[in-house]
Amino acid sequence: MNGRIANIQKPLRELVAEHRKSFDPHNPRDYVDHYFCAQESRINEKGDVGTFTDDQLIRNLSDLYVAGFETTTTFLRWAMVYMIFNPEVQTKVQAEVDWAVVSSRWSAVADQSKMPHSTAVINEVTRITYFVPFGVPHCTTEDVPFKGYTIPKGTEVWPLLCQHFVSPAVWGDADVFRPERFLDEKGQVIQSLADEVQPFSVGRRACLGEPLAKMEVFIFFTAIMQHFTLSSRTTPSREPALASVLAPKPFKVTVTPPC
Ligand code: HEM
Repeated sequence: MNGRIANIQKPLRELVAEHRKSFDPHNPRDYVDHYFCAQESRINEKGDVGTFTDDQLIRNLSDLYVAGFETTTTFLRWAMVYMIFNPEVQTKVQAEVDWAVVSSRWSAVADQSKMPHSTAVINEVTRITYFVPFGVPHCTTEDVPFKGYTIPKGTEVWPLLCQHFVSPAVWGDADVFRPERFLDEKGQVIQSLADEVQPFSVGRRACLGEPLAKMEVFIFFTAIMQHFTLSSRTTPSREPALASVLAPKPFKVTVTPPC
């Protein structure tokens, strides 16, 4: 584990060193530069960096990288698996992308309002795979009354996000991959139902990267559909491999230009 963390941190340390060389406090370019600015303010006010150390910066960057990379790439791998299993859904997404996006450019977030079917597919892949099943554990800071019980102060609490995603009471045929469940009779997304899919959790500590993640999965998924048709000579497994997230087991995919 320590070796893997060191592997992630090595390029981040190089990136921070590069930033340090070209840092201009009047023109911060990104998160790293803003962190340097915070370090400088703290030194000016209190004479030291306090908790704004370079090591802390590397840890913050690793957190963003791990939390942001593993999750979004896992979504994309599941989306590929479900497109392989559901070629008719894939064809519909491709038709919608072709219609909504001028072929010479990549799809953009602004296109999403014209692409309800693709949005429904993204919602359904997220729902049925519930690849972040438990969220992140939290700890009660005081006794919490809950439905007639008391959760004592200091209890570790794991939110079971996936429970809602597969509840027949909410979805009916919850085990079935059916993106149309998110569309009304005019083919528009039923927002109240889409809002039931909250893979980012809720509350003050909900996922920091939610807006970015939503943009990423939409842009990458629709760009893949715009440029490729996915199939496989073998049958991918729908059973997840248990890791930090529920990821698909390795599978083979044949990638061809769309007809
Ligand atoms: C589809 C993609 C993603 C999913 C499903 C997801 C899901 C989650 C969940 C369930 C949590 C726990 C929330 C809680 O504790 O209540 C979380 C936390 C977090 N996520 Fe994401 N995430 C995704 C993408 C990202 C991205 C792209 C970033 C940043 C680049 C990111 C950064 C974080 C951070 C920093 C936290 C901790 C927030 C805190 O404790 O205050 N995530 N995410």
